[in-house]
Amino acid sequence: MSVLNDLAATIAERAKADPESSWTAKLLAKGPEKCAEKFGEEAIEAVIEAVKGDREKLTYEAADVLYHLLVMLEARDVALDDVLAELARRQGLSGVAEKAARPTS
Ligand SMILES: N=c1c2ncn([C@@H]3O[C@H](COP(=O)(O)OP(=O)(O)OP(=O)(O)O)[C@@H](O)[C@H]3O)c2ncn1[C@@H]1O[C@H](COP(=O)(O)O)[C@@H](O)[C@H]1O
Repeated sequence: MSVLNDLAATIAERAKADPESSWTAKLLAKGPEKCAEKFGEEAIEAVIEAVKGDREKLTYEAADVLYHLLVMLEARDVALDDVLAELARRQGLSGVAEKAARPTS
């Protein structure tokens, strides 16, 4: 299992835990909108470090982004394995074919 799979499993466990017992449980208890907002904040922090070019801080912020992405997916009951399967599917496609296969909104 990868670090990401392990982390997703821990986050899924925290979804059933007492909100007072962990940061993840507390964030999930606030609902999917709050989880999405937090992910957006962390993504912006990573963007800022990418623009500045600070590799050490970008690495730290990227870890925050991945953690908060997994929390947001958990909040909307989307499995990491489904996201990874979508990425794997795209490996066999050109960029143009991938764009054509996107779900319509
Ligand atoms: N990877 C992480 C991780 N990355 C970031 N964070 C937390 O995310 C929070 C985000 O930081 P902020 O400064 O934005 O948060 P804040 O200012 O405290 O919050 P706000 O009130 O401003 O929203 C911090 O409290 C971090 O501790 C994480 N918390 C947990 N994990 C992983 O999740 C596992 C379970 O953690 P618990 O839920 O704490 O048991 C841990 O073992 C880790 O592997």
